[in-house]
Amino acid sequence: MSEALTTQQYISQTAAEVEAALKSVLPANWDVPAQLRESMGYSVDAGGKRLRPVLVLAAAEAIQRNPAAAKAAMPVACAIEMIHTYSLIHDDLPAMDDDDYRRGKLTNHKVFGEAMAILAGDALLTHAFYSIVQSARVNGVPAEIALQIVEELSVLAGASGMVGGQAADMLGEQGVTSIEQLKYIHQHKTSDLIVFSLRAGAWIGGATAEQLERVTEFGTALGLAFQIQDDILDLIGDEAKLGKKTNSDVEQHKVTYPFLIGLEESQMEVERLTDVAKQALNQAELEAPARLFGIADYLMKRDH
Ligand SMILES: CC(C)=CCC/C(C)=C/COP(=O)(O)OP(=O)(O)O
Ligand SMILES: C=C(C)CCOP(=O)(O)OP(=O)(O)O
Repeated sequence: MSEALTTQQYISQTAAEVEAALKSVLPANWDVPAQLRESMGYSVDAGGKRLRPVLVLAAAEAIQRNPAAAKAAMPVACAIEMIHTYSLIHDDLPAMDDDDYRRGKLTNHKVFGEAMAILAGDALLTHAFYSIVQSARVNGVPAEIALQIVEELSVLAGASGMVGGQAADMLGEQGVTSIEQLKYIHQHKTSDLIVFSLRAGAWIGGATAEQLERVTEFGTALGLAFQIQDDILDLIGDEAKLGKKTNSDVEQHKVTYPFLIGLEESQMEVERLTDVAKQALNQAELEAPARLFGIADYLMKRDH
């Protein structure tokens, strides 16, 4: 991909490639109950920044040890977008955040009902693992690496990863949460999928153990900054740009970084964590890290 593209152009172009790939991963004529297929497609096709799949592909390209890495990584990029989309569908349910809008559209359960929204999430989660297997069967990812990626996704998206973070978030709504507890929630509910995306891309790209370590540190700090920025945007963001309602954290009595340390301190924390992330990325000594540095800066300044 041309280096002349700005970060924003790179993200839009890569997101469009991911969207095209998702169309074949989730075929329109799939022989499954029509309502279920429609409900899955409704949320997957609704857009979003496609940050996680873009990170898979950018990390795969940054290593520069496997020229076919980005193509080989596409099914994994689709998998993480399916996992992320399932998590948003379930997060919006009345039993969780009870939100009406997501990605600029009515939430899944508002259109298809709660039962179909739960099942669409379940099906996307399950299909993500199928897609990773296809990266080995069809796209040439070595089986040992696909196995490693399945293992990491099981951990980082599961009880000790994203689901655990979401559970702690739900429980935290009921009591005062310290900054340490909040960090735990953010790291698991948000950073873990970001860490997964970067590590999966790096594995396929042929990263060394040392590079994988540093990339993990990059993702951990970047993910925490990303979630704090999400909390900031919930307070001061524009609903039209965000495609979801603002002030929902306050309405749900959620303990957030702005709630605990104030808005300005939170903004400074996003900048500090972005610096920490970039230092780790520097230490990774990747062959072509420019895209990842660009994405880190872009995310720090994002307004949606
Ligand atoms: C297992 C599940 C359901 C995981 C959900 C994980 C997650 C990151 C939800 C969105 O967080 P948020 O509520 O802070 O973000 P938003 O403002 O987009 O709703
Ligand atoms: C982890 C968080 C903050 C939930 C929203 O994630 P994104 O902001 O990446 O949502 P989309 O762009 O994919 O809709």
